Amino acid sequence: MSENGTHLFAGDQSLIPVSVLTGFLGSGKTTLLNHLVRSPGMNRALVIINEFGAVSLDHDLIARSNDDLVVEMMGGCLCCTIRGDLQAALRDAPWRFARDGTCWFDRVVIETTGLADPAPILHTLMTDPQLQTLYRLDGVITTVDAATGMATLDAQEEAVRQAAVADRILLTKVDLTVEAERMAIEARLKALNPAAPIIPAIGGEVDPACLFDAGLYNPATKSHDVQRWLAAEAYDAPHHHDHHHGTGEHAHHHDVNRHDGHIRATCLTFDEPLEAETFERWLDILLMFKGADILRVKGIVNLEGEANPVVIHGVQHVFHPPVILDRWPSEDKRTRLVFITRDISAEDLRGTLALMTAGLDKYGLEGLVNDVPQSGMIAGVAGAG
Ligand SMILES: Nc1nc2c(ncn2[C@@H]2O[C@H](COP(=O)(O)OP(=O)(O)OP(=O)(O)O)[C@@H](O)[C@H]2O)c(=O)[nH]1
Repeated sequence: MSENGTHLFAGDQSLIPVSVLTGFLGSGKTTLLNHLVRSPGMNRALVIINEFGAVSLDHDLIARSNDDLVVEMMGGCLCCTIRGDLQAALRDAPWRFARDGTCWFDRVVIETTGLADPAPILHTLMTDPQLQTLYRLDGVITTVDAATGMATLDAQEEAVRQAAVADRILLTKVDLTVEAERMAIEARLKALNPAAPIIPAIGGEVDPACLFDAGLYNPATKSHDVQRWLAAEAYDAPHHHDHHHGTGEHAHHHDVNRHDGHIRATCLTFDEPLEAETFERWLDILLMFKGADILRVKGIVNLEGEANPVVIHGVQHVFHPPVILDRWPSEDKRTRLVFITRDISAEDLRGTLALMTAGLDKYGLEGLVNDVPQSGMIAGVAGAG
C-alpha cells in the first residue's frame, strides 16, 4: 500500500483498459476472441496472442477487416519465459499501432496459453512503471469448458487457479452438456469464486459488455462492480461471527468444494472502522509470509478517520495503489475483504489481524516491528495456514 493510502487514479480514463483472457487448453479462448473482435465496439481492440508452438494458427483464426491490431507472441509462455516480450510489446504498441500520431487502439485483450498462471501477467501490468502510465488492468476473463471442466478442475491446479482469480467466467460449450452437468460445474465454480458472474456461451457468442469493464478503476462501472464482488452473502466462508460457527461453515464449504480443497474464497467483514497503521502492517506481514498463497485480494475498507471507503486490490504480493472512492457504494459501511487463497483459512486470516492489533496495543508500532522476527508469533501463525 502507499504510505498514506491516498493515491487517486480512480478516474484516469486516459489509461487503456487491459483484459487478460485465460482458460485451460482447448476451453474456447480463441473461439471467444474470434467472436469478440467482430462485435460492435471492439474494432479498435488490440489483441495479443500467446501460443506455445512455433507456428501460430490463432492469428489466422482471429481475422477481421483491420486485422493489423494483432500481436503474436510465440515460442514461450507469457507468464514465464517471454514475460519481457510482453512488457516490450505493450510499451511499443501505442507507437506501433498509431494513426495520425495517436494511439489507435482503445482496449487490449491478452490471450494467454492454456497453461498460464495469470498472476505473473497481472504483476507485469501492475508493477512496470512505464506500463502504468499507459494501461490499467480491467479484469481477468476465464473460459471454462462446461463439458470437460469438471475433469480438468480435478486434475489441473492451474485450471483451478485460473477460475479462482477470474472477474468473469465464460462457461463454454454448453451445447455439449445436459442441464445437470452444467448445474454441477456452475455450483463448483460458484464455490471456488463466488463473486465472478458465470456467463454461459456457445461458440464464443457473448455480449462484450458482459466481459469488459470489470475493473475497479472505471468510474462508470466501479461502484457496481465493487458491490458485486463484495456481495458477502455469496461467500460460504465465515463472516464476522466465524468463531461461533466455524466448524459448520467449514464442513459446508468442503462439501461443495471438495475437489478444490486447497483453494478457497473467503470474505471477512469488520463492523468497526480499522486503524490504518494496523491494517497496513497486517497486510504487509500477511503478504510477506503468505503472498504466494494469496491468489487475490479485493476489498473495501473503512479506515478510522477516513470518511470515504478505500478500495484495495492485490494479486499475490503485489498491490494496486489503493483507491479512495468518492462515496460508499451502499448503506453498508463495513470493511469487507475478499481473499482467494490456497491453504489459508478465514481463521488464520482473522487470527493474524487480532494478533497484530493486540501487539500494537501492547508494544506500540516500534516495539512490534522490532519484536516480530524474534517472537515469531505473527510469523508462526501466518506460516501455519
Ligand atoms: N461444440 C462447441 N465447440 C466449441 C465451443 N467453443 C469452442 N469450441 C471448439 O473447441 C475447440 C477448442 O476451442 P479453442 O477456441 O481453440 O480453444 P482455446 O482455449 O483457444 O485452445 P488453446 O489455444 O489450445 O488453449 C475448437 O474445436 C472449437 O471449435 C462451443 O461453445 N461449442
